[in-house]
Amino acid sequence: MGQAVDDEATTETAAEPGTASRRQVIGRAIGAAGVVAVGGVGYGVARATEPGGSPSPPASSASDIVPFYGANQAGIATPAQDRLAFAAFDVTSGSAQAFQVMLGTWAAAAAQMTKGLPVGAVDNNPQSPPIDTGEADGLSAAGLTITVGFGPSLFDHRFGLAGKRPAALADLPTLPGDGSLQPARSGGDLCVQACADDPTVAFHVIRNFARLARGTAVIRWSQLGFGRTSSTSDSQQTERNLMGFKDGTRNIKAEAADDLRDHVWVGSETDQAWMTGGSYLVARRIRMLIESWDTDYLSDQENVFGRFKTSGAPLTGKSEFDTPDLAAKHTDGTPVIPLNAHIRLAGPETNNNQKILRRGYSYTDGIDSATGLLDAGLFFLAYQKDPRRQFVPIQTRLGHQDNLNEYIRHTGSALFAVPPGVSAAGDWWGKSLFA
Ligand SMILES: C=CC1=C(C)c2cc3[nH]c(cc4nc(cc5[nH]c(cc1n2)c(C)c5CCC(=O)O)C(CCC(=O)O)=C4C)c(C)c3C=C
Ligand SMILES: [Fe+2]
Repeated sequence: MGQAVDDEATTETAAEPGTASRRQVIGRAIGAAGVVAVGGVGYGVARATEPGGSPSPPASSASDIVPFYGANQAGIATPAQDRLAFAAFDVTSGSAQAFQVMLGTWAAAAAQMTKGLPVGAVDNNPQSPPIDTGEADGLSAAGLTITVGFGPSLFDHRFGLAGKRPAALADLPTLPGDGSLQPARSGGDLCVQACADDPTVAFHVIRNFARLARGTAVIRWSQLGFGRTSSTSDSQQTERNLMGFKDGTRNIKAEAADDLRDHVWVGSETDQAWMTGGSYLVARRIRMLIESWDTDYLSDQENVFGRFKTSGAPLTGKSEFDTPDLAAKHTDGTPVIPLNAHIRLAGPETNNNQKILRRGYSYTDGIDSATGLLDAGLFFLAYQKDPRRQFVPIQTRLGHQDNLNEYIRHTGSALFAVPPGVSAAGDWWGKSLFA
């Protein structure tokens, strides 16, 4: 990360004579929070040259930077990066204004970090803590995207948002296979998904957001991920999950504009206009019973998914991208792709043509101290237009019938409404919710 630049604020809320506008109140509070307002109205940050040295040179080139501002949030249709740092937050302050200050501060910080810049000075005052924690100083932006969502619990009485809750943000029902869900790894008022090609750059976001949120919100649970298990662009080769299978072959890809329109981005059909251009994120922490999987015969592993392990081809094909033939039968009349195979049950042919955009990562959190077995698996992330028509029916089918169930346990679950993108400096996620 190199020297910080200033972000210019662009909007101003009209105020009664003699009173501070909401914008001014929020701007001042952001200054007090430690992110220095520049020019009276900005959310930008300035960095003094360190006494005995000079700031680290900018490390980012244009190809490392994914634009933060835009109609949709980055980190959804953006080609999946290699690393994930994810956190769910609970808002602890009862003040709607404090909550907006936090979101405004986060947005200003996000604009900096996604350019490979610190959120504030690392080294300008020996008598106070540095504003940026510093671990990403000198690193490039590494393709960083920061994606923020709102959980169902945010739309209660606290901030007057009950009437703004979209119908699609209904709490997920109890689904088959939910018996191992842990409340401490589930839910949350907010989520932050930070993806980058450098683990330090991704973690830096969660750490600094938690710091900037102090007094307003706290982390409820978090998850680190590695080895993206879903390619989300035709330009990417398909990676493998921890079961050794290529994962993401038939995913929605960034180049498929029709699929994004039909299955991912919320359109004019929404009951809440503030969600137009947004999406819904389902997060599931799915532990794999790896030791048990590793004793399973190859042919059985392939029948679990309905694909060959090495090539990733469907059992009815030769190459990875061959279309599965669900009608194909062996000479004895049994289906080549078993009736309970994962791809048969999860695919659009079985689910009323519904698709989801998967953006999951492998995780490992050491061992389960009760058993000594690895606690590792898939942190499943999926974006969609309406979970009631996409994730819920698909997971209901999988939870009842999937051959994979013998080898997995869902241990965490959360749902978030991911609003459209932040338009420019001075905007933040869901700002119109409070208009
Ligand atoms: C509710 C949705 C899904 C959950 C939960 C889920 C868990 C899960 N999946 C794998 C591995 C693979 N999944 C594959 C395909 C696939 N999975 C889902 C949905 C869920 N998966 C869909 C919609 C699809 C696409 C189906 C199709 O159209 O054919 C594959 C095959 C390769 C691919 O197309 O991506 C693998 C492998 C694991 C390990 C897992 C839980 C741990
Ligand atoms: Fe799957």
